[in-house]
Amino acid sequence: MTEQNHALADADSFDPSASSLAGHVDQAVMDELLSIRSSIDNIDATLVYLLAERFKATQKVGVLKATYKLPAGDPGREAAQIARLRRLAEEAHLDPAFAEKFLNFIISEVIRHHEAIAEDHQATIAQA
Ligand SMILES: O=C(O)C(=O)C[C@]1(C(=O)O)C=C[C@@H](O)C=C1
Repeated sequence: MTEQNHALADADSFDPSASSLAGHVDQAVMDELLSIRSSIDNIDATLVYLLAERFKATQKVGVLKATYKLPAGDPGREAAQIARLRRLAEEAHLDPAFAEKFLNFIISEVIRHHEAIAEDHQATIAQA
C-alpha cells in the first residue's frame, strides 16, 4: 500500500466498498467482488488479532530468555516448526514455500524484539 493509499484507508473510517474500480466495472461484478471482500475483511481482522496474540506470547518468551541469558534464536525449534507448518500447508492446499517464508518473516521480527528486550534487561541490571 502506498503512503497515499494508507492515508485514504484510515482504520477509523474504513469503507468496505472503497475501490479504484468503482465506476469502471459492471455493478453486478462490483457487487460480487464486494461480497467476496467481506470475507477477506473478516480474515484480515482475524489475522491481526492472531498476530497480536502470538506477539503477546513471544514477548513473554523474550523476557524469560533475557532473564536467563538464553539466545534469542532457537534454530532447532524453528526447523521443527517450519517442517510442521510446511506439512500443514500442503494438507490445506497452501503453498508450503509461502508458509515457510511467512513464518520466517514473523520469527525474524520476534528475534528483533527478543534482542531489544535483552538489551533493556542488561541496561536495567547495569543501572542497579
Ligand atoms: O520459542 C521460542 O524460543 C521463541 O523465541 C519463539 C520463536 C517463534 O517466534 O516461533 C522465535 C525465535 C526462535 O528462534 C524460535 C521460535
